[in-house]
Amino acid sequence: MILPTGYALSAPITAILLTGNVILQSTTFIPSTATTTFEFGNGSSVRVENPMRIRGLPDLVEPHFLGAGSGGAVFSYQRQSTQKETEHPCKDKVVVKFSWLQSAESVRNECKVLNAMEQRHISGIERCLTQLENPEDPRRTIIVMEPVVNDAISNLDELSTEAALTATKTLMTTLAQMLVARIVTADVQPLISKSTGKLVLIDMTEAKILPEGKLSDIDVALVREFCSEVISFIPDTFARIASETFYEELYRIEAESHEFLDDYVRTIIESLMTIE
Ligand SMILES: Nc1ncnc2c1ncn2[C@@H]1O[C@H](COP(=O)(O)OP(=O)(O)OP(=O)(O)O)[C@@H](O)[C@H]1O
Repeated sequence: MILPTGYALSAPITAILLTGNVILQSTTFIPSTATTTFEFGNGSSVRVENPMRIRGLPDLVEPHFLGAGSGGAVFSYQRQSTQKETEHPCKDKVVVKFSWLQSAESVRNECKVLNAMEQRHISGIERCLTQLENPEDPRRTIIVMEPVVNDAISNLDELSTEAALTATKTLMTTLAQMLVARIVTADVQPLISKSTGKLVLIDMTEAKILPEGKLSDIDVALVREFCSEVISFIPDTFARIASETFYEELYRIEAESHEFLDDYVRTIIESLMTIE
């Protein structure tokens, strides 16, 4: 077991135990006004400051460990200067992803793609507020995003019918918007609030903005993988509503922006969304 170091002695011990990148056990208490170093099973460490000061943002306080993967370690922080909204406490929170050394480029890519998606007004995704060098090692990066999804699950089958419907519609709307914007990812990870069905697609580390013009065979394969992954999250009972939502959004975008779905992509999506 690897324990974080750098605690005030009186602070309760927080332990994070990782085997490879799989979290086996974690607690998230981090003392106030302290720097806590988390050591991970892949040999990387992350220094978590409380408060964390980033130019252009209010002080970030109350870090909580959310999870870790191949991209890095992810924490939520509270924005200090805003008043806490008790009804929507997540609105005041941000997500801070500390990359590993070997994943720095993909985490920079995540912020770049999220910025491009924000410019295209794509919904159902995170917003990247800033990207900075990690003071521990400037070759590593830190990105700050929002929103934090509370009581999150990744499977629509675990939701109430109403919440699953909301999540389905968001997912298909986002799919249409991303495809027209020629942005795809092979690693689709929805986080869905169990209570509301509010869905956010996280982890754009592997996302790609496809070049204009004819798609290469590799990109066609990537589009196919992206579309099938998204559709695999939809419960069978929602297949029709999913298809209707997708085409409604597609026609809306095409009518308003005069940007059109690539013909290959159209064929792929049609073949995947055929409803008997
Ligand atoms: N916005 C968020 N709200 C709540 N939890 C989040 C959020 N973003 C990430 N997490 C948690 O942190 C974990 C790691 O995040 P993410 O998948 O983005 O990291 P990664 O290292 O790039 O992962 P991967 O190995 O899949 O590439 C997620 O599985 C999730 O549990």
